[in-house]
Amino acid sequence: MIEPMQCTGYLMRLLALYHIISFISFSRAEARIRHYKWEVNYGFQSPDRYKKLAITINGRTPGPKILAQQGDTIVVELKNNLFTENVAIHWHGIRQIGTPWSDGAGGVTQCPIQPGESFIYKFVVDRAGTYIYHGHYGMQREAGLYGSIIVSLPNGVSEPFSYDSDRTILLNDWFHKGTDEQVIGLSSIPFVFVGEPQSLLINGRGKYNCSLLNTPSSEPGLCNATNPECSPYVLTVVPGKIYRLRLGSLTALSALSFEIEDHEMTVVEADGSYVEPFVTRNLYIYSGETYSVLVKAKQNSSRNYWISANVVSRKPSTPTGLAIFNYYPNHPQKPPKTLPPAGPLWNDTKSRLAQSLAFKARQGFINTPPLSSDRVIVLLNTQNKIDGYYKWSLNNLSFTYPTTPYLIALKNNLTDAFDRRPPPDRYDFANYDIYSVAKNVNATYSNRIYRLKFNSTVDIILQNANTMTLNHSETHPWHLHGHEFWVLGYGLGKYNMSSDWRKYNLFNPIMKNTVPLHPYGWTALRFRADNPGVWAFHCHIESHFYMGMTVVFEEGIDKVGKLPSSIMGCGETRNPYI
Ligand SMILES: O=C1O[C@H]([C@@H](O)CO)C(O)=C1O
Repeated sequence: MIEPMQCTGYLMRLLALYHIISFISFSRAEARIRHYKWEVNYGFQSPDRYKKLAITINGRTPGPKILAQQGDTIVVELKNNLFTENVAIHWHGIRQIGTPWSDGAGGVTQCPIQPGESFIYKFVVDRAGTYIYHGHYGMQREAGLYGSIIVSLPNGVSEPFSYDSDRTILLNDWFHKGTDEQVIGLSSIPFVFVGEPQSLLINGRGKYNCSLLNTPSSEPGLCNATNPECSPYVLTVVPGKIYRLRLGSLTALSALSFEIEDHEMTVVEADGSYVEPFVTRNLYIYSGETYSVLVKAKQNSSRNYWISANVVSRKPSTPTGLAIFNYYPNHPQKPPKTLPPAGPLWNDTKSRLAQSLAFKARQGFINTPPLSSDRVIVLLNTQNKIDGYYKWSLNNLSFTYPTTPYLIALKNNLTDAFDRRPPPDRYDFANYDIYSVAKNVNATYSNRIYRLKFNSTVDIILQNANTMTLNHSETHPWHLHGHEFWVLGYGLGKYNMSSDWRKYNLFNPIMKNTVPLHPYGWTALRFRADNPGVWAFHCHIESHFYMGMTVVFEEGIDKVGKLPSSIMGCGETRNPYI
């Protein structure tokens, strides 16, 4: 005999079960496969009026935007049409859970794609947010191989803030020298640095002053000041509406300050996670970072405003990057009569540090970090010479690639593929002066990697130091593949192992995949080594990455599924029996 109360209980449970089942099947039905066919080509482009050989996807730079919904599977069928160069594309911010071979880190997770060949990247976008993709072989990002990935929430789930419309804004710095020339300069004696960029691009558009070309060009149209392709990017807004601007920086070198003249921005998202909203006039954005900011258009405006990007942290010699914040119904191309925002002082490290420290996870969305870690790896970032060549090193090791990608070498236990000795977890704290020009005479090339205990909690302390130039330390944006990490703290000076952990924010730290290391400063991160695979962790400045500023982590290699044969074909993987 069923009592009425009991009956209601059964009914309630049945109803709950029904909801769960329908939710699961509903979500399943929602997940879609998004199929893209991309051709990577070299093409002459004039994004800032100056004609340069750029790398394009389907004829464009930036490449196509990937628009997806959380849980979707992205399939990118990529054909490498570069006649003489390999390619690999990294999906920056996508963790590749269960698909470490799709991470696109050439030499780490796959053999790069050879000219004329095709490769299929297939992965799930498991978290809503703003992400980017870019070339991850040589220095191809610098040549224009990049784009955005926008992942929306599942149906029925809403953001914890409201807006009327969203727009994506990709920021980049642009160099007129070709990639090959840059790469060769960096690998030469005497060393030739890439120098400062000629212009800054906003959504692939910039404005180089053609009269600066000091030799009259023999090539007609090399720099065409009236090229209509080079009109600035225009963001048209309707008075009173709220816009979510999804920002991403793909710069090869520059840290930027982003501003909209005479408007405040409310920062709400960083690298795919919600942050406690804060209002600012300028947002510092480092290469590899993404943000969402909300901007409320004024109630009415009879004029347009500037959108601007300025170089910070290096002495700028690049003009402000400009776009137009166009108030409907003003003419979209009408430039404001006002001077563009000059941006903060380029060397105001304190204000950059203060903004880094201002970020907190959004209430209601706090993912609390483990209160302690199982391992602390301290990485001292130094510039030094090895055999006369300029390099960047971590604890005196400057990264070089093995010919066989780590993922394949480890999965197949190819013991000779790279140096199996573990790299050091520490540098010589007692004897290293981070403020002096140290010679680091023991610095060597290395392809050694950090092997992490699966599911352990790992702390990384990034320690900055003086470069080889007196009184000079640079900003390095560090990017971790395959994870997001908690940003526990930042500080200036030498990290003190016995006391600085007390400064950590263990209550509401933000989670990110890219974070700045400020000049002469330290940055502390924590992550869980819970994603089976092999993951690069590196400075996102393309020339620094090229010059060895990388480490590699392995975790749970025994849990990685069967590797697709398409990632093989180089080094020891030419063996068809693997
Ligand atoms: O790696 C770099 O080299 C130069 C300079 O330090 C030496 O020319 C520079 O500014 C870098 O960021």
